[in-house]
Amino acid sequence: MSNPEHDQDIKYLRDNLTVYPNFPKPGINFRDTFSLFRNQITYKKVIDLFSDHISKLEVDVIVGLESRGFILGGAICYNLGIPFVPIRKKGKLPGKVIEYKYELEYGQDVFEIQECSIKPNQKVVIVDDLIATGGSCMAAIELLKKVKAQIIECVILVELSDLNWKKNVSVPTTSFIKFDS
Ligand SMILES: O=P(O)(O)OC[C@H]1O[C@H](OP(=O)(O)OP(=O)(O)O)[C@H](O)[C@@H]1O
Ligand SMILES: Nc1ncnc2[nH]cnc12
Repeated sequence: MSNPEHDQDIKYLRDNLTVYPNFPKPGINFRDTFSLFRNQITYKKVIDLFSDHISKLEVDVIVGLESRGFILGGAICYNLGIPFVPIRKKGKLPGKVIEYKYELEYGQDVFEIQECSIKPNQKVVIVDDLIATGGSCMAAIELLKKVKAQIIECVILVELSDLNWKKNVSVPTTSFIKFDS
């Protein structure tokens, strides 16, 4: 059900998100979510939107994707009193890790998760700032399947609706702000 207060906040956030044409490559319109995080009013609106949505789900752990998923995940976990687990770019996490290579709008990368960070059957929500091709979320989903997590949902601030991410993402996904690329 649509919440009129949320609808107003979402419009405000959409109107205040800065776009940088031709970054990091010609032809890419880079939607810079840091422009919302560096302002205390918009950052609070973002964290409240996520926290309100996730508080209605049954969730044990929030998994944030490097790097902007960390800025969201930490604050949401603090609000809801649940643990945070990172998925990081290759070579940053110590101990036993599992890796998955993926493609995104402007290149490719490798994600890793620590094997010990999730217990079998834990209910997890993935959070990130933006979904474009869905490559990052798909990689996170594959890693979480390998550690036997129960993936409840991906919750994303901005979706680029025309990039066909739905074909890559096999779990329910909620996004708040919609743009075309
Ligand atoms: O849906 P996709 O095509 O996978 O693209 C989305 C991902 O791209 C950006 O991160 P990026 O990999 O640039 O990393 P950063 O947050 O570390 O800068 C964004 O923050 C998402 O994580
Ligand atoms: N257009 C875009 N803006 C910001 N982050 C992105 N990640 C992938 N595509 C992006």
